[in-house]
Amino acid sequence: MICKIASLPGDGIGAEIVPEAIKALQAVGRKYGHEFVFTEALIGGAALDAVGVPLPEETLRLCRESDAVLLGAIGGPKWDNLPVHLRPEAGSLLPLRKELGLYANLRPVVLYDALIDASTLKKEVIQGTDILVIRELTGGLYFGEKKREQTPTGQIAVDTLVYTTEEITRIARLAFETARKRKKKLCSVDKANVLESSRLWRETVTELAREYPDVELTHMYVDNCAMQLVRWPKQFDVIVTENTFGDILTDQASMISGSLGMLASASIGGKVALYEPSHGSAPDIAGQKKANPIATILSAALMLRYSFNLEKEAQDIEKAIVRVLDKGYRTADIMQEGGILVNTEEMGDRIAEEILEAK
Ligand SMILES: NC(=O)c1ccc[n+]([C@@H]2O[C@H](COP(=O)([O-])OP(=O)(O)OC[C@H]3O[C@@H](n4cnc5c(N)ncnc54)[C@H](O)[C@@H]3O)[C@@H](O)[C@H]2O)c1
Ligand SMILES: CC(C)[C@H](C(=O)O)[C@@H](O)C(=O)O
Ligand SMILES: [Mg+2]
Repeated sequence: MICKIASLPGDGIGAEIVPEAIKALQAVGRKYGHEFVFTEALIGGAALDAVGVPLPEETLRLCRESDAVLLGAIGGPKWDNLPVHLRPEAGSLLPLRKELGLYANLRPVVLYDALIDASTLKKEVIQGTDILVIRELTGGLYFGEKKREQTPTGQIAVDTLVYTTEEITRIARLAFETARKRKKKLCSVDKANVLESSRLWRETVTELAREYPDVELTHMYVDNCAMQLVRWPKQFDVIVTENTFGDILTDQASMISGSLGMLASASIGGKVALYEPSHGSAPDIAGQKKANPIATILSAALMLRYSFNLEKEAQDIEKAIVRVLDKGYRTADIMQEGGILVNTEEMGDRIAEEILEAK
């Protein structure tokens, strides 16, 4: 099988973690005879510095013409004060998701047994956690009308939270279908006690539930969900929520898995899907080889599963990660007593070796 992959390292630790995911994919390729062809392109601050725009036309074309996209991270303090259309976040990542039609962002929150003591949370609370958060990705506050105006007393800034019935139905259907293949439990998270968009969200999800009588649907307000995630995460199977809530809840939930550096993501819904860790460019550790590449390597496994239908190969990567963690190898963010501290590259090497060695 020949797979064309656009590789977009981006900014900060992006350039350190993407090569490690490529290593894992190459190991899978060698083992099973697949040919993964990587073409690198510029995005984010790196693109802005090199060619003056955060999302070059050439990058977008490459993504559209590829079978899948592997992204590191974008952004950093260097570009924070630029006009919004030039900033890496609003100027590259959001338009890329929108252009590719990636309305669903899947973020698995899984605790590996080996990391139970690496987490700052209580063992008995987090043990066995396996949640899939499905975040709506191309609507809500991120894409609604924005405005800034001068008034006699200061400025006024406006963000608009918009959702249509179609957008909600589309993401909710995916969530019901996904829940059906798991434990058949779906929790829809909103703020329907305050927000009109959330009232439409709740009504629409409730209406759609009639088509899925085998899936147990619950609704939860987002503030309660934030609390329940750390109180008793095992109550959740699939969570579906809007864009901003999903962004915040998943960074929080990542701590159940030990670190933000463990949280993978797949953005799907269009012809070409995008795979990226849930974290950012981590300017505080960039260039120090401290970044945990596992979130990105797990995202590569999701690519094999969702874009190439290579389930066995995806599981090979996931099992290799389990074995490396079981052997005690740790990057600094998941370090614990008795662990063997490794840098980004060494972690990637250990995982690639395990992929090749395992039967
Ligand atoms: N998808 C993306 O590209 C993406 C996602 C989130 C944030 N960002 C951008 O990244 C920049 C930095 O944002 P931030 O600092 O708020 O969030 P961040 O996710 O970059 O970092 C938050 C904290 O987590 C740590 N961390 C993150 N990834 C890690 C990893 N793989 N290994 C070990 N530690 C890790 C960082 O060191 C930091 O202490 C901002 O410009 C932001 O907009 C980009
Ligand atoms: C960088 C930012 C625009 C992005 C988001 O909010 O979607 C990030 O936080 C993420 O979680 O992928
Ligand atoms: Mg985020």
